Amino acid sequence: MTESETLSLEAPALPESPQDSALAEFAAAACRRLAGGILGTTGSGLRAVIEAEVRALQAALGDSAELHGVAAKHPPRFDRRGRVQVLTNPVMSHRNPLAPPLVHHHDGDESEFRVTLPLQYQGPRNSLHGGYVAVLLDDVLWHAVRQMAAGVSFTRELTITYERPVPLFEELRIIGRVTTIEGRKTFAEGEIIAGEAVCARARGLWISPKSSA
Ligand SMILES: CCCCCCCCCC(=O)SCCNC(=O)CCNC(=O)[C@H](O)C(C)(C)COP(=O)(O)OP(=O)(O)OC[C@H]1O[C@@H](n2cnc3c(N)ncnc32)[C@H](O)[C@@H]1OP(=O)(O)O
Repeated sequence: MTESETLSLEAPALPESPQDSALAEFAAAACRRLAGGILGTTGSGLRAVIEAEVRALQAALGDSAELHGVAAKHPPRFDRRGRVQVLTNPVMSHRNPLAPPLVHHHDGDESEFRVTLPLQYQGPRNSLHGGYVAVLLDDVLWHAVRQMAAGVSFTRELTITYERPVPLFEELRIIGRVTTIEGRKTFAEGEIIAGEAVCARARGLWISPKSSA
């Protein structure tokens, strides 16, 4: 995958400094903490969470020294016309508060995310929402496909089997691998593992449009 394939094409045309990029990721991290705190605290605890994040953001805005030495993990790229392009992906982007902080790596034909998910991803009590189970598996399988197949492919079919609840608050391994490539079609499968337990499985088909194959 090249980063430009996951960049927004609608990004703002204004220039952006490395400090702006670091500030954006700092603000995204504050938004994530706020989301968890707003859901997980009440009363004076809630007020304390909000106050702490507002103070941190004000400090970072007022004095870039607060961010001194902090490099953005996903700084924007610039297209040939000099326009800023921002990585927007709601699973991978450090700048998107919807995306949880995860570690991603490829090994051979496998792609893997490691992540611990907080309260804002909850469906059943203490468990991951089933729709987000599918989101994570879709994305990790897409990355496996991107490594192995020519061109950029899009999810055509995705089947999820929910074997047991996916826990929040503990590290998950989310794994995708390619099983078969037939021309423009790539079949892949994967799973979400907590501890030693497979909680959900996925299999699906990714197709590269004729123009990109
Ligand atoms: C820049 C990208 C950044 C991505 C970031 C990560 C994203 C994570 C992954 C995603 O979520 S992608 C977003 C969700 N997916 C989409 O929005 C895709 C919407 N669907 C499409 O755009 C088109 O359906 C698609 C490009 C996938 C395929 O269109 P085509 O017109 O090229 O497919 P076509 O109908 O010609 O089928 C191609 C071949 O597959 C076969 N086929 C289709 N469905 C099948 C099926 N279910 N099983 C087996 N074969 C199948 C079909 O018969 C045909 O076989 P032949 O080549 O032999 O004629």
